[in-house]
Amino acid sequence: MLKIPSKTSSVSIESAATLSVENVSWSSAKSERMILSPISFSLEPGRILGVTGPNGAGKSTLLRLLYRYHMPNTGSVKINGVDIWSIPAREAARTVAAVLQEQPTDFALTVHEIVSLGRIPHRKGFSAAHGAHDTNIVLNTLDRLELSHFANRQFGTLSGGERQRVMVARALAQEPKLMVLDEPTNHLDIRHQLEVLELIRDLPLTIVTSLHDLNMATSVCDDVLILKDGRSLGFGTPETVFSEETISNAFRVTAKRDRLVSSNAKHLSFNL
Ligand SMILES: Nc1ncnc2c1ncn2[C@@H]1O[C@H](COP(=O)(O)OP(=O)(O)OP(=O)(O)O)[C@@H](O)[C@H]1O
Repeated sequence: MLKIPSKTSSVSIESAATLSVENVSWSSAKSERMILSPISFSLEPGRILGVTGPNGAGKSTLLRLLYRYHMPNTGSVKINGVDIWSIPAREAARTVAAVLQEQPTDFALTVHEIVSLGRIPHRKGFSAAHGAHDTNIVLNTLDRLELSHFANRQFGTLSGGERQRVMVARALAQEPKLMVLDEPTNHLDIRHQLEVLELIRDLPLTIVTSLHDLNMATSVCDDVLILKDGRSLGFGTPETVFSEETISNAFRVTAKRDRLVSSNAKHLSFNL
């Protein structure tokens, strides 16, 4: 069983936001098929939502609607009560940051340069220059994520886990109120998975992350959402949503919820 320390009560959630997803649906202009059927849920500031479901269920599509990549066909995504499509793109980029599976292809950029990209939405006009305030935020973010010693390393020379940390740092330097992560533990070994999840757990932000590992989602997330065929099968705490019946139905497996002998923690196992 993965042991992720619980969120410390000292974490400040002043910078976190309320997320309200109201009746949001999406289909591609080129296809008749509804990829995400109308869905509604809300998250209190500082909560972590894990979005789960089988391949093709609509997880990435939902995340794309949250970070304003797709415009919903119906409904709205509101952050602190403000529709993200009612504000300019630059303002939206100061509100929501995304950590995606695709990483920068410019491997020659240094870690410092990549994290500095997070400050772009905060620049005035077309100025390319960083002010002292931006520089401080970048340096503090590098320090906070224990990346200072990598500041001048080229991104392409880092390991997968280190790169993932840099991408989280870039998103943090953006000073968002909501952070969206698409499968942040993909391709990472167990140690780096734990490191990234612990990092997410400690961020003083409202977070939405897609995760394939349901036991990990139970350890890290305050709330979970299960999607199947673009529809919600349940939203709420892992305890209430991750029933054997719901998991078995969502993933077409036989799911069993046991308790681990060592820690007495609940643990899901699966059979075909
Ligand atoms: N722009 C698009 N045009 C047409 N179909 C799309 C588009 N984006 C997604 N889809 C389809 O919508 C469905 C949901 O895709 P999505 O990427 O959201 O699933 P997912 O749950 O993230 O899957 P996975 O776990 O495999 O990453 C898939 O069938 C996909 O092929």
